[in-house]
Amino acid sequence: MTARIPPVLRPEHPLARPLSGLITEFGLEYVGDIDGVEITGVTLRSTEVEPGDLYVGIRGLHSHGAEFATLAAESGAVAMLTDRVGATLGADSGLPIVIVDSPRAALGDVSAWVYRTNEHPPLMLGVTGTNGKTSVSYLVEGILKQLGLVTGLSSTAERHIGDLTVVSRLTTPEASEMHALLARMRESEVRAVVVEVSAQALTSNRVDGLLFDVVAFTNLSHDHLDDYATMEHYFAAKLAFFEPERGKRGVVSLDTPWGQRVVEGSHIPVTTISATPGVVGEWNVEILDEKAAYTEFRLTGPENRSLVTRVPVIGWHMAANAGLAIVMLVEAGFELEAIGQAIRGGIEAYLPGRTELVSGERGPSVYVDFGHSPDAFLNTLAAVRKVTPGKVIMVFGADGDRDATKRHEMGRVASEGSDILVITDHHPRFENPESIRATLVEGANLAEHPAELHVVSPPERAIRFAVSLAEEGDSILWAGPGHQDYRDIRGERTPYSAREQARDALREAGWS
Ligand SMILES: CC(=O)N[C@H]1[C@@H](OP(=O)(O)OP(=O)(O)OC[C@H]2O[C@@H](n3ccc(=O)[nH]c3=O)[C@H](O)[C@@H]2O)O[C@H](CO)[C@@H](O)[C@@H]1O[C@H](C)C(=O)N[C@@H](C)C(=O)N[C@H](CCC(=O)O)C(=O)O
Ligand SMILES: Nc1ncnc2c1ncn2[C@@H]1O[C@H](COP(=O)(O)OP(=O)(O)OP(=O)(O)O)[C@@H](O)[C@H]1O
Repeated sequence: MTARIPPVLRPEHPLARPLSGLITEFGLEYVGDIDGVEITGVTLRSTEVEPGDLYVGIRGLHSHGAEFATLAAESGAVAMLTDRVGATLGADSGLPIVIVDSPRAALGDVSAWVYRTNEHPPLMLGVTGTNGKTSVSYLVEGILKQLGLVTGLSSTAERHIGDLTVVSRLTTPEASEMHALLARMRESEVRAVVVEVSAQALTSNRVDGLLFDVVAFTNLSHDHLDDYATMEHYFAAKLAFFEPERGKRGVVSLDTPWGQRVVEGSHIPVTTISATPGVVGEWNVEILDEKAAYTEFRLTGPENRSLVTRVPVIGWHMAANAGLAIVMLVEAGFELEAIGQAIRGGIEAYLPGRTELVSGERGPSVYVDFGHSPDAFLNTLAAVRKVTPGKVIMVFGADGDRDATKRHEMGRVASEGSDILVITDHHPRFENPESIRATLVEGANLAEHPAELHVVSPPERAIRFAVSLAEEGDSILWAGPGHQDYRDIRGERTPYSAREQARDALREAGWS
């Protein structure tokens, strides 16, 4: 069985706009008959064309979208926007063709025009960084709800429109899908939208046509070096968020040294926040209490204004994320006192698969986490250790066909921070799972104080093995799968839930 590809949310009552208006607005070149052509949507996937769509033919890594122009026309596309090569490729489709130098670069502005998303936009808040984007986004959404607003969210895990939830495909959707989502949010009277913005999104124009009221940077650490040649290139991709055409003001965490580099390179006004002892920001987070059910902290800002609240997840890094979320809202114009009042009993947010406790009251604590970088492991292991009286057991595997250079360090950090380490598989994709495991073992062997090491495959056996070693008072951290509902094995998305596997393993071991 193959897992279903999640749908793209579009407006339910799209308004038609004349193609001639688009051409005049942007001064575009075209061939074919545009008389009377009306557009109601935009897509760059021929398989998802809806009648009335402007089909955008983009040159990709594998194909040129314009090759599918005839297919798009058969599905109801009324015109194509593409480059010169695409115009030749799609000439036989019968569609009028609008020609631009870079369809990807035009996609955001064109989609904003078609969906009218630049007219009276909601409050827009965006988060970038290596780790913590999803967590900060959910926390901002949670606080906004506690302040009484109707909210929208676009994250790696889910897209939310008020109470409507759909599973996400990419972390940040392509620009056409982003603007369609915003148009649908407007129909539901969403007042504030939080968007998780990946480096890839900034590099490939996915947030074009949007102007964020507040943009935020969480941290930067080793990841995605398959997409970016060096950490400097990866950093440059993130820094591009701090430009006046992307955001009005920024909030920067100083918890990694890259934060100071963002402050220095930013072309918009920024404020800073730190949760790291010894590093002082304009805003500072001080941990007051760490329990299995929550982390309590004080946030102090300029003129010693402060608030105390709780975030319902373990770890200093989650308090850092929550502090960042609050400061984003202060920068967006909310009074700190009003926020403090709304969250005085704690921030109400459910973070799917982010150090999520899936065990019950009896037996070992089992956390399922989405961490897949050395820095994420370091922080989650420290958080689990703080609330574990007994042994810390870690289960993890690494992504196939994704940045292989981080695998040794993942193995080393995992072995250093746990008492028992069970190396297993994650998404092998087209790689040999055995050789991924072997690299992780090499990394684990580099630890100065190595954990007891086991290699168990597949992951459903690994979690059962980990549970068999665990007793009351121990914790198991299963890092990698988080909220995901599939495993990618040779390109096939097989339905798979780590959270369910972990619960089943506990039940089978008698820990109901
Ligand atoms: C490297 C990358 O970003 N690739 C994206 C890119 O794919 P591509 O260049 O290979 O496209 P292609 O297959 O050559 O097709 C070219 C065009 O023809 C279209 N086409 C193609 C075939 C067809 O039958 N019909 C059709 O219309 C495609 O929709 C596309 O518009 O354009 C596709 C269409 O939008 C994206 O789905 C695809 O994202 C892939 C799936 C991906 O994995 N991206 C990752 C790297 C990514 O973006 N990740 C980030 C960060 C995650 C994190 O933080 O961990 C994210 O934001 O998700
Ligand atoms: N502020 C932080 N600093 C370091 N690690 C963090 C932080 N926040 C979360 N993490 C770790 O990173 C993992 C991923 O968190 P989250 O999903 O919020 O980040 P993300 O940036 O959205 O990740 P991705 O880019 O993979 O979608 C968490 O499960 C946790 O292990």
